[in-house]
Amino acid sequence: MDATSEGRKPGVVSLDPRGRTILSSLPPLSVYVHVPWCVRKCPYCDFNSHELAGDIPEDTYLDALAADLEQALPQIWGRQVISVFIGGGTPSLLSERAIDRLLALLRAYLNLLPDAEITLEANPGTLEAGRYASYAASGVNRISLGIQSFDDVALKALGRIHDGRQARAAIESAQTAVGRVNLDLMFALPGQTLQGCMDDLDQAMSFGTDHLSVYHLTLEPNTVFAKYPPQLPDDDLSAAMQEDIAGRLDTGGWKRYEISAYAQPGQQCRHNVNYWEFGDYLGIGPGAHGKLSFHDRILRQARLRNPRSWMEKAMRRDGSHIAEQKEIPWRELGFEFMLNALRLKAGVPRTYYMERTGQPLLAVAGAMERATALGLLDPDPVALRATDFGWRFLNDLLAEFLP
Ligand SMILES: C[S@@+](CC[C@H](N)C(=O)[O-])C[C@H]1O[C@@H](n2cnc3c(N)ncnc32)[C@H](O)[C@@H]1O
Ligand SMILES: C[S@@+](CC[C@H](N)C(=O)[O-])C[C@H]1O[C@@H](n2cnc3c(N)ncnc32)[C@H](O)[C@@H]1O
Ligand code: SF4
Repeated sequence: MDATSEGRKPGVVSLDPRGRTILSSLPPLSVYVHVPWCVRKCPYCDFNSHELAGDIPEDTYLDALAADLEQALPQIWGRQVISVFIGGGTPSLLSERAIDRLLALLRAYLNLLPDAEITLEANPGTLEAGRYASYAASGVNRISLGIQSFDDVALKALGRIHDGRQARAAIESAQTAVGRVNLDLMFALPGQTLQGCMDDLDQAMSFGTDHLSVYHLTLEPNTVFAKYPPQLPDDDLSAAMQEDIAGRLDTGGWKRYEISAYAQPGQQCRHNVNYWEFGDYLGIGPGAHGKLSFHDRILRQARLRNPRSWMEKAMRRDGSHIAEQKEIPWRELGFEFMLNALRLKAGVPRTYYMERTGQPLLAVAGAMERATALGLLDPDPVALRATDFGWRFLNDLLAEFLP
């Protein structure tokens, strides 16, 4: 059975002898690979990224990824993989040879769909044009570029290593070499005006890429920006930016399908959509997290965050590179499902709830009734979807589903 048909198969839920429900089919599976190094740590970033001291130990790293993947295989035996996302950190710091070895490894071990989406994240200023063609030859068919802004002053304030000219050059070479390109932008930047924000967006749109991710810059705990906050646009200005961004992108043909994601028709990121549809994903590499379903339970996993410790432990092949693995408690499944699914503008088919949590929708009937009465949840009998109002006040909507 292929993963796509697995995902669509109507879920029959039955009670097991211990009185718990079981999943009759497993959802589509994606694979995430983490590359934890960056040239310089950005002051706003709380992802698992570490400034490089010297060269990347590529061969050791690839050996450790292979060991991590090999140990995870029994958990995904026989399943097809619909997408791979190589994220970071800065994966484009890896040489062409290392990416080629990584993709060969993934193909050798995994049952990859022939048209699997394979995304690689790249930072402008970390590679010359030639590398994109080589990544594409190795099998990468989508590039996600961390542009953030085209404005040199804003880029400096964000501590980025690239300037606007390098951002434009990177987009052009990525587009020449690889079919699908996403640009990551951020708004509500230090000192940014509404005009500056829209100028950035216009430049981003002018390349005609099929996907744009536009994130509201947030002050994350334990970052330099949290400790020394820069002067940021106030809430009213940020809200005006968000509204104008969505409006202008819609006019240009990029439909907003998730809080921060905009795509041309049919160009949604399959990998991220699978996360939001409560699909499964295996995460390998330091700090990578995963969600894996079995017929009688759903697990969350997290790998050790420190790259050296993760490498060392993965090579021991005794499971000690896994920092945490736990079953999602039955009473939290409803909230976890909604936390993901309601981010999607179109929501998800109501049948997914039973198929992917193993619980009848009746288990959250009370919360759904309250949310519908408040005008936050759409009463659509086919889709589970927030109303426009509920989408704007997503936290209020989700609060109804808290265990
Ligand atoms: C983890 S980064 C990896 C991509 C790549 N290293 C880069 O920075 O260009 C993925 C994206 O998350 C977004 N991001 C990171 N920190 C953020 C923050 N504090 N607020 C909003 N977006 C953030 C940025 O747009 C970034 O491109
Ligand atoms: C913020 S998103 C940006 C995606 C991009 N906008 C796109 O459409 O392709 C990607 C980042 O999320 C993080 N990430 C995604 N999946 C992950 C996982 N399973 N484990 C750990 N980090 C993950 C990584 O830091 C990665 O750089
Ligand atoms: S380059 Fe990307 S991953 Fe690295 S520190 Fe900056 S935002 Fe974080």
